[in-house]
Amino acid sequence: MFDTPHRRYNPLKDEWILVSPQRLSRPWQGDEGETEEQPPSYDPECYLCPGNGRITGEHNPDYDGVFVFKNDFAALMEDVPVEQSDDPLFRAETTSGECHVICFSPDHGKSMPQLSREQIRAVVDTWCELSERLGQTYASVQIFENKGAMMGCSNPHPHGQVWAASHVPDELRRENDSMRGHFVNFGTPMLLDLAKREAELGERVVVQTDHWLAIVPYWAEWPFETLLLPRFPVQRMPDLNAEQRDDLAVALRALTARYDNLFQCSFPYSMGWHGAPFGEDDAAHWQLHAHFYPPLLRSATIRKFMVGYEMLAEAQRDLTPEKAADMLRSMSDTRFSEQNR
Ligand SMILES: O=C1CCN([C@@H]2O[C@H](COP(=O)(O)O)[C@@H](O)[C@H]2O)C(=O)N1
Repeated sequence: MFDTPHRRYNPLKDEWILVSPQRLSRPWQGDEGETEEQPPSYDPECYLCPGNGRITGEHNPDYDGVFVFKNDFAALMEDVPVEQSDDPLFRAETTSGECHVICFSPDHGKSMPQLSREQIRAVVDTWCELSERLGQTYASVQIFENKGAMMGCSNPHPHGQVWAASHVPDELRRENDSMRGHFVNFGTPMLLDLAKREAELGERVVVQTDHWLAIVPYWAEWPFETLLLPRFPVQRMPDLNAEQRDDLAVALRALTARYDNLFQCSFPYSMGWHGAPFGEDDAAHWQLHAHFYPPLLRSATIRKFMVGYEMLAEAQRDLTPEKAADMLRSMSDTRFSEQNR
């Protein structure tokens, strides 16, 4: 079949999956075992550190802020022939896109809660700039971060990624449809209503700032899953103004610090932003938001697995979202390693 990035359709679950057959050769620097608590601020073997060579032989500049480079093993490619198969059982279509890696700072050992608010603001600005630029060409711009070896992170140097694609991926499509349905029924954006109600209730709030609210959602699946919501109407990342971006840096630092303080470890997660697809004008039903999906359950080493009943029936949890929010809320919003400094 296709040997370039393409999508395959699963008629049983009404879901698509992206297949990137050419990605099998990417290097693996993820640490399988326990990572030491504080990695060094520079690692001569790291493919992401300033001045170091990457696997392709290309050298990183001696950067001192956020550094973005095009993924050498991209899961999506720009010039892909338009092809599709309409076989009712073996549907497929090609898709094009771009993948970039975002190194948060030159420091190999400092994750988000250890960065200054100014450094986190620089990451937020990079997210906004990349969204704006890639959104002029692609329908979806997925900003995300895989943190920790437990989340398959192949390199411990704190970094995120952005994968822009000509299609609207399944998760975005589902949320788009749900939010549009809510807007048709109630005339308001679902997640703006949610932010108002949750701020009034308080029981699932983890972090609250002037413009942002982090909650453990009522319907959370992962034990300490959180949803980061704007408390104002906004559809896409580039729409954020300077004050909202500064406040977002405050909220991100507080949320990730509480996560690390929970089990006194660098708390693994996959996080990412969802914004209105680009090229669509009617986005009034949309609210930009971020999902944090952390796997840990009871300690720095005990994780939840979505297996068995979760795979065959539906997600199941023992710890209630309200209890999880209460545990996170009772943590300091300054990381344990930054206290008493
Ligand atoms: O020299 C390199 C090393 C890693 N990478 C890329 O960096 C990315 C690291 O992100 P993850 O740790 O989330 O896998 C990964 O997608 C990998 O393809 C390069 O592009 N060049």
